[in-house]
Amino acid sequence: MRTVLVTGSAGFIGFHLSQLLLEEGFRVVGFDGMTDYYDVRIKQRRHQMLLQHPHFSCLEGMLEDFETLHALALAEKPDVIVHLAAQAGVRYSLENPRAYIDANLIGTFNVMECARELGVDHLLMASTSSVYGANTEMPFGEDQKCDTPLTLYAATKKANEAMAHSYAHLWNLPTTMFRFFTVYGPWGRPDMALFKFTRGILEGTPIDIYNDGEMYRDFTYVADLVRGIRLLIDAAPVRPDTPEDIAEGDSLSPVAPFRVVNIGNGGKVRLMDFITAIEAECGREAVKNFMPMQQGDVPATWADASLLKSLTGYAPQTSFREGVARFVAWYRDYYRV
Ligand SMILES: O=C(O)[C@H]1O[C@H](OP(=O)(O)OP(=O)(O)OC[C@H]2O[C@@H](n3ccc(=O)[nH]c3=O)[C@H](O)[C@@H]2O)[C@H](O)[C@@H](O)[C@@H]1O
Repeated sequence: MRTVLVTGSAGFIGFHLSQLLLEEGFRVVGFDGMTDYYDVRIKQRRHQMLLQHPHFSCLEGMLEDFETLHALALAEKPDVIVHLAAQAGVRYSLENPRAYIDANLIGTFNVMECARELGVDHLLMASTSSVYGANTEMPFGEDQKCDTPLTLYAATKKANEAMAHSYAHLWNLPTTMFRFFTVYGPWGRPDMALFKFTRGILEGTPIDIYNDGEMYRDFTYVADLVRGIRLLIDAAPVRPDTPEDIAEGDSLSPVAPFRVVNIGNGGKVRLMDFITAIEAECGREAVKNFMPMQQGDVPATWADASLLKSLTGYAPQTSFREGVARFVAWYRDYYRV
């Protein structure tokens, strides 16, 4: 039985990924800091659900605490590490930048050190569509220059990509970095738009709509996303012998077993259409508070998801209306409203 260490296992994506891996016969070792960036109870509930599975175990700890993480890694000897724990959130990085340095830079370095020492088969780590920053050419392809991050959050994730490339090169550590595009779905993050909008609409309180709603996102349904991650586990990059070995459209490094892969739905949705879908599911109209563009926010994201397709044969397929319906059903059930 193969063992996967999932950091951020009590987080939104880590929880869904752990569930899928357990269903597919992996042993999963979770690691999570249970930080109070958002309601910790939802994180505890996610871990409780995972703990019902006999092949799941977990440890609470901060990524910055190398000794704890290292001891767990040495004891469990994972074959694969999927590093999802992070300080996430675009706008919060203006309020509390240090949290991003601690978790995303120091924390990711600690994970890389464990992966190097264990010589894992594959290290997979989360990056973000935010690294495309001020780029305007759409859809965003992995080969685009990403030198214009608009927030420290995006900058730490871009730094993670560079750090990981160096380790992949130096230690021949097969590494895949995913760039996620606004992931949403049941058990989602309370700081994100879908959660905030659903709560506001059901409670009848105003929802803040940034840039007067002139926003576009490549909303990606969480079950599709974790399916993509699952398939990428088996697609570990191999250092090419010559640059000619790199297939057209592949982001594989010429000097390391390293690539970045967008995981997005491959389309852009108007924020106002997304809100209309939530209103339809809730059966109520939102009280809308139109606001200006927020500092550090980007007006649009849209993934070129063709590399994911060519590496795995898989393309995300859930429409935003379907995904929103599943989220609202979960929300009503979870909060009994
Ligand atoms: O995919 C990504 O790169 C990023 O996706 C999300 O960031 P964001 O796209 O801002 O996701 P939401 O907070 O769900 O916002 C979606 C859209 O709704 C807007 N929004 C959000 C919140 C709100 O109260 N009002 C509002 O209009 C945002 O400006 C954005 O256009 C996550 O928060 C990041 O952690 C992740 O890295």
